Amino acid sequence: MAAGMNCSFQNSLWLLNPRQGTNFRAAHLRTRLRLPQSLFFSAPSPAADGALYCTNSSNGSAASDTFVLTTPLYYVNAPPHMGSAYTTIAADAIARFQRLLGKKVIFITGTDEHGEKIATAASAQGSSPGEHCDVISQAYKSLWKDLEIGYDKFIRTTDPTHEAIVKQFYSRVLAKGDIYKADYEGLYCVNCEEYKDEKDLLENSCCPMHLKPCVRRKEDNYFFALSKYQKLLEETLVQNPDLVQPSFRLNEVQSWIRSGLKDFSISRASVEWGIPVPGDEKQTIYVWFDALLGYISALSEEKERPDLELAVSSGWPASLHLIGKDILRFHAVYWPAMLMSAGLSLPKMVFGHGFLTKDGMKMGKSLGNTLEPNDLVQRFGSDAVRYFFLREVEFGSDGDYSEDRFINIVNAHLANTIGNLLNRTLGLLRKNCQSTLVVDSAVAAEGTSFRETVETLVERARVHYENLSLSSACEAVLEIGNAGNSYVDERAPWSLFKQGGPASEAAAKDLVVVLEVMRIIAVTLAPVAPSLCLRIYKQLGYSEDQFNALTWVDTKWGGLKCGQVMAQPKPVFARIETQTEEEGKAAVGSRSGKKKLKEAA
Ligand SMILES: Nc1ncnc2c1ncn2[C@@H]1O[C@H](COP(=O)(O)OP(=O)(O)OP(=O)(O)O)[C@@H](O)[C@H]1O
Ligand SMILES: [Zn+2]
Repeated sequence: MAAGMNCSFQNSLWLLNPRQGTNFRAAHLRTRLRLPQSLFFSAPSPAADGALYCTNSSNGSAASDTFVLTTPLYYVNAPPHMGSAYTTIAADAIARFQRLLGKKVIFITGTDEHGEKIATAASAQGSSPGEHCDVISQAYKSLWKDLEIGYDKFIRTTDPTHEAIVKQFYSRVLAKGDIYKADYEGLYCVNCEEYKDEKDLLENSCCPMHLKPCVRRKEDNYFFALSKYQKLLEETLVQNPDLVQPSFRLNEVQSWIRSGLKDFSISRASVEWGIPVPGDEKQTIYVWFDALLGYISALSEEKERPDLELAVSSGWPASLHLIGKDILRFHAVYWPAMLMSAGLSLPKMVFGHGFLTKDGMKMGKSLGNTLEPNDLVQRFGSDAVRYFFLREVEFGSDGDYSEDRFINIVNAHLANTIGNLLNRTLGLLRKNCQSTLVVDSAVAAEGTSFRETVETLVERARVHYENLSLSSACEAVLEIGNAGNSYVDERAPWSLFKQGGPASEAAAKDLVVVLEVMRIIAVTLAPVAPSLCLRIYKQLGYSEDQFNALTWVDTKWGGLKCGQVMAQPKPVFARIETQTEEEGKAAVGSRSGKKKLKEAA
């Protein structure tokens, strides 16, 4: 891992429970010396007080070559929108990058299907909650397919395996003495499925996120003793700042914790659509307590009996929970405390990204101000959608969508800088060299500093991917394309070919240099725009199997060899034509019509 990175998945923390009078020195020692965990750890008994809490694979079996990442389990109150797609696209890019690094990746996504809001949404549609969940969770799966999301596990919280694991987890926390029954009265936002503090609400007790009034509720509920974990959580975050990223979100979480943690209610007496509380069938488990456990139950193997320990041993702890900042409190406060209570390892990182906004407000299902991803994919193709959102919105910050900007970025970067460069180079190669490389790419770049320029940019892209700076990673790849364009413009091989003799030989070499650049772009951009990169790779004379077998090692200069035959040049990414351009063409008797983009197959 490169020096200067601001977050690392390899850091680990071994935190000895301070209530037992031990300290944190072991944590530092192990982290700094990278000692094997066996020297420091003995598996905690789940119910024993004073257990050892850690953010590494203690009672999980996630080896360092396994990377487990999750998206939120999306709430099926309505079909997916561009916000849900955004997190999932980012997760997919990270998963693809980790696979390129040679990691065994378990990429988990799914749907959160219990709770009051779902029952209400179903009855509004005139269907049963079960039918409603089937339809909506299928809509997620189908959008993920269109967006080329290569998840490994799709968990639905209505799966019987999940239900069994939630009950086992609940029983563990109960056995630990962390669940008790009490009366509760407070203001509840049904859209957040959360009791709110009055001080956090707007006028008329409106939820600031959903702009709807909260309702006063009084219930006899089961509570989780969150307050008991306040000190331990505070210390854990100090010891392991990677647990919550970006760092400004860590500050936010630390300030919530410092302001005092209250026990929270983990059951609902009034909600039927949920998992019954073990030992009290009149209540159901609070939807958040249930949903978070989906990250563990997703690890269960299909044919195995549902068992918390077995699931945990199949990959827990997660390397990365990718979420929007709206659900940070659940992931960075409630979830770690729940895991501590059950004696399970903490995830290594929770990354809370920003919002896609519309007129400054979070785009969301409850507000209904969403952008339709199916429409974008149909009109512009999955590569354009994936690339635009990852390139345009700095990962961690908010970003507003504009169609003009979308078209400008995608045309400039994918169609011009990358697509045109490939197309015109292949055209020249076809005309002058029968589409065959005349020299190894390693030889072609000898005597220039071009190779180093590209290698520096590749390394920059790698570091940015590792740091989850996805926009900067895209930028580094684009810089490689810019370098290729400058190279070809300076060398002007088309005019060298005209001169013949040694000039023509030099021009043939130049084409190899540029095509090697294209090959490297096809590897480095593959996490973000997989189909486009496959098309580039095929144009370079490789097969789909060869593309699928790529690793980050293939970013090394020198892959293209003398004698390799390129395919017929075909545009890999067609420009999106705007209304104005189309009208212009129509005026001169050419094609007319609406905006159009067809990716060349
Ligand atoms: N506008 C958005 N920008 C970025 N990510 C979003 C956005 N909306 C939803 N998400 C992603 O979906 C997660 C929330 O999932 P959920 O199913 O609750 O969707 P939602 O549209 O936010 O719902 P609601 O509007 O009912 O609160 C967020 O944490 C984030 O990962
Ligand atoms: Zn709300």
